Amino acid sequence: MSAAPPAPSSSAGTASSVPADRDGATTAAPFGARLAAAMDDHGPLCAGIDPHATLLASWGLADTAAGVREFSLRVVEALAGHVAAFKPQAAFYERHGSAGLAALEETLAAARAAGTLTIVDAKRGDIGSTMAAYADAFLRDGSPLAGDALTVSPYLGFGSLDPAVDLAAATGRGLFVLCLTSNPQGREVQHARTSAAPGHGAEPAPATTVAPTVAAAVAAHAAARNAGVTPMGSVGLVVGATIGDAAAATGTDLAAVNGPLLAPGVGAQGAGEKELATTFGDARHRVLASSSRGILRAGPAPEALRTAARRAAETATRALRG
Ligand SMILES: O=c1ccn([C@@H]2O[C@H](COP(=O)(O)O)[C@@H](O)[C@H]2O)c(=O)[nH]1
Repeated sequence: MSAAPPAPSSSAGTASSVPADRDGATTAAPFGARLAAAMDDHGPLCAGIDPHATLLASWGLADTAAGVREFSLRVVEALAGHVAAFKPQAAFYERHGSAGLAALEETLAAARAAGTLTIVDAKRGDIGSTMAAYADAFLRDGSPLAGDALTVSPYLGFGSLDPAVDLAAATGRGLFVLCLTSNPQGREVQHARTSAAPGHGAEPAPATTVAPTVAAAVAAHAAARNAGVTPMGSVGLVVGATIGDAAAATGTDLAAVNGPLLAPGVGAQGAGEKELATTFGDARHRVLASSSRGILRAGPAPEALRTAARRAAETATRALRG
């Protein structure tokens, strides 16, 4: 396994990490501020690192941990400094066992060394005591699997994520909580109504009140965590670029979240400029569009990867920053 890095990446932007404190723990500027700076510097695009077996083959690499490692390091080398963040998808590393996890660690270390933020897309979620262990793995200073942010699942109850929310805040890292995912199957859960009263209380709704949807409740919890933070908080949401009018349909107030919105679905899943421009309304300035296969299929030539990323970033900028 690669050597454990001490602290989150500093983006090439203005908000950056600061030196170790007296206890040897390293403190960093909050993730929300670091991501805002990176988006200002490089545009609102995240490049996904998804070493699919088919992509490995088309890049002339073996479907092994060594192939995954080589693929990932080439992506980091080609695109570091050209995108706001990388999002390695943990599943493609986990399928190769411990050697695959070592490749993920090396990928995170390489991105950190290059000064580009990382979002580990592992979608973790469990009861609080186990969530604390996931938080320790992905959000603790010195953990080799720690990036700058982690995707998490709120479907065991938002409060079950507290250990991750707390450790992320303490270490200057961020979270992206699943809210309205890019796949059509997500609706059956995310558009359903909760048993809680509107807002983020846990009390049962009075019989006369329409309870919020699951998506709206998740967004309200995130908004409560981000309240008053500038330029934005560090508890973000995953909101697919493919969801159409689902935010309005579910009563999900994305503009009130005051945190970053990670928007997968750009490129291979069909979302483009029009979808990005129409889906996020007043929240669009906080959207980080994410594309994996749409960029990676252009490889392996570094210049071709950069061209694909630049085009995707220009599209996202026109849609979200216009
Ligand atoms: O709602 C979601 C949440 C996560 N993802 C992940 O993003 C990438 C998308 O890859 P593409 O190749 O750009 O389609 C992948 O890692 C998913 O697991 C998502 O698509 N939707």
